[in-house]
Amino acid sequence: MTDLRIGIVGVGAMGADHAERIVRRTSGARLVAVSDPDTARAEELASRLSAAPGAGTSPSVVRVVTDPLALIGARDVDAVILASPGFAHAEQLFACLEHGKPVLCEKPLTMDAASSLQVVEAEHKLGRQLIQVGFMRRFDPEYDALKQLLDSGELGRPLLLHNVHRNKANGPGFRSEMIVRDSMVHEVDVARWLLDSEISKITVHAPKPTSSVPEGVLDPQFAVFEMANGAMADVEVFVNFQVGYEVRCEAVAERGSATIGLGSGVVTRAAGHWGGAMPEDFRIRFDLAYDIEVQRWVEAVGRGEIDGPSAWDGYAAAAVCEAGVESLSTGQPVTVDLADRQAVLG
Ligand SMILES: NC(=O)C1=CN([C@@H]2O[C@H](COP(=O)(O)OP(=O)(O)OC[C@H]3O[C@@H](n4cnc5c(N)ncnc54)[C@H](O)[C@@H]3O)[C@@H](O)[C@H]2O)C=CC1
Ligand SMILES: O=C1[C@@H](O)[C@H](O)[C@@H](O)[C@H](O)[C@H]1O
Repeated sequence: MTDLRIGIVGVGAMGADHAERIVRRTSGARLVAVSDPDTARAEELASRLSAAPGAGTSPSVVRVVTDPLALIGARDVDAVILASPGFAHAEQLFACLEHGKPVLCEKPLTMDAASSLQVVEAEHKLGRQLIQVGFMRRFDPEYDALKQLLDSGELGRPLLLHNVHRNKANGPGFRSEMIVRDSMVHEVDVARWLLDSEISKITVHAPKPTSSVPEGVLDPQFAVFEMANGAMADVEVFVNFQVGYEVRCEAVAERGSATIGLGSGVVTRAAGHWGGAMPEDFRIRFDLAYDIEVQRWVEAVGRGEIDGPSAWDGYAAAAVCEAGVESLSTGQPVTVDLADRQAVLG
């Protein structure tokens, strides 16, 4: 079997992480090209990984392509990973669709619901699913086990979901609405997926902010999602927690509850303390989830399919986040304006 030849657009934190993953830990795939306006960064990564022993059947020889659209259109690129900033996704996704290239697009799909819906419609017109969105939590073994437990019916009907999402720190440029669109968007997807329902209404509250953020930034935030099927979810998102990376989820159902993310891996007792380590960031906490996500995507592309969150999931999340940003400014519940799925996708 020949390797899937992958090009990565944007090689900052996530793109570089995915590049390492493709080269070192993904079977049936080979990294052939990277593109980033920071050409020095792209050159350094390409030369480092071209020399690396790989997991594919042939070694990666990685070239730098200056124009991301040229990378997407290149004949020797079979599939694309988009790890550019969200504002660049729409144009790059349309290019992938135009060239018929399967694409794993990091969240968010695009920055607003209207352009996300245009992406969904353009893909639908093609008649095949080429876009998978990088909501990697669906591939995390703990989240996956929780999903299977809820779907089994053992606990009865899920009623509530309590979520905690904390980052150690984010730069001063990380504004209040980005906490909704970039961070809370993960819980938006988790709630839709675990509770098997669209979110019909969202309220985002903000307590008096932590003193770790610049004036005007609302961190932490606390949101309530009302699901179309009557269930509810809440989420605390706190992106300047200072301590470490922490993601937890508790599902409450009619006959029991289940919690994931307690971080009870290795517990040590030393120097007068007991406990475990807190990951610094998502790349450590969700390392295995990203590995599984990318490996399964590569295999699905080989079958001409996707195997994970679709463009519709990306659009639905964008529509919820848009309502969430509006709610953040008023503190009032906002009804999510979601297109009729049947009317869009038939
Ligand atoms: N699934 C997850 O847990 C995570 C997903 N992300 C997502 O990954 C994407 C990238 O985020 P990070 O790597 O954290 O950002 P970053 O800022 O570390 O890297 C972005 C890279 O894209 C490059 N870039 C800027 N404009 C570009 C353009 N028009 N075309 C191509 N490249 C361009 C920058 O030079 C930079 O190297 C975002 O969509 C973000 O939301 C980020 C962190 C975690
Ligand atoms: O997607 C991610 C980042 O973009 C976001 O900024 C973080 O808050 C999330 O924890 C991480 O998973």
